Amino acid sequence: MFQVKNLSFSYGEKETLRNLNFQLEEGTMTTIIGPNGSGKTTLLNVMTNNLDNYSGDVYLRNKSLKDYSIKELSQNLAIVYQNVDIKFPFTCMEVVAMGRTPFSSRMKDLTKEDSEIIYEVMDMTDTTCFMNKDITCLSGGEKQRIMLARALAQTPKILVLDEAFSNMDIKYTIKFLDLLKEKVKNDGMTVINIMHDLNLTDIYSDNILALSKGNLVKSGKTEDVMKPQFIKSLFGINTRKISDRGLAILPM
Ligand SMILES: Nc1ncnc2c1ncn2[C@@H]1O[C@H](COP(=O)(O)OP(=O)(O)OP(=O)(O)O)[C@@H](O)[C@H]1O
Repeated sequence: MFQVKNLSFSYGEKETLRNLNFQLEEGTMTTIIGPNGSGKTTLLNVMTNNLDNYSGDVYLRNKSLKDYSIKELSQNLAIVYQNVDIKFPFTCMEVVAMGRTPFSSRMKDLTKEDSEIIYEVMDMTDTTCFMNKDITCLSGGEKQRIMLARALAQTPKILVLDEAFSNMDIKYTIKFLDLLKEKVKNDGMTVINIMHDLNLTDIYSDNILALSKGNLVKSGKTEDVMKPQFIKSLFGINTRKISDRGLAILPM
């Protein structure tokens, strides 16, 4: 689905991504891990066409990302960021309805199908209760639920999450990781996720991309990457496998 070849990117003088090569298969959940400042968000910004002055090639379904129009890309791919930057007092339903924009023509009302999708994703994300509320009045975790609902309203084939659960409580984090896992398995959705929680990463990811100082230091199946020795080399922390399901992070 995604093919990244010899990708390098610099902010001015500073090289932030260095000769990255990898590919991602359709219908998988991949988590990008790495210390602060290692280049995770920069990589997602390249893969979503938010940064285009890179060297190397990024292909989505064998077509260069640079050849996608904004509309075509947003019909395929939805993004949820950590920070919700909406200052205008839209109602939550209006925000979720924005997810249907790539499929409508300008000035056209929502179709019956659009409305059905909006109600469905608001139900899925437990946000129906906020429908008529001003989004600027919601808490951080509640806003993130609305943004996830908006992304799901886009019915994306690819969902990109940049610490999208960072303000959510553990109940919602697990609820949504389970929901995404189901969508990957049943609908063939491709999920690309940045998450700092290594326990959840270990449990929910099919594949891992591990970045350090702009280099892709390891990539592959979760069980091959998430080994205590490698985690020690990446973060300098001790971990222990406690069972088939998950790593335990132990303070030194
Ligand atoms: N707009 C920018 N201009 C200049 N440098 C930037 C810019 N954005 C990020 N950087 C730098 O690029 C490097 C990688 O940043 P990036 O946000 O990709 O890291 P990250 O792995 O996502 O970090 P974190 O885990 O802290 O979110 C950092 O050193 C950062 O200071």
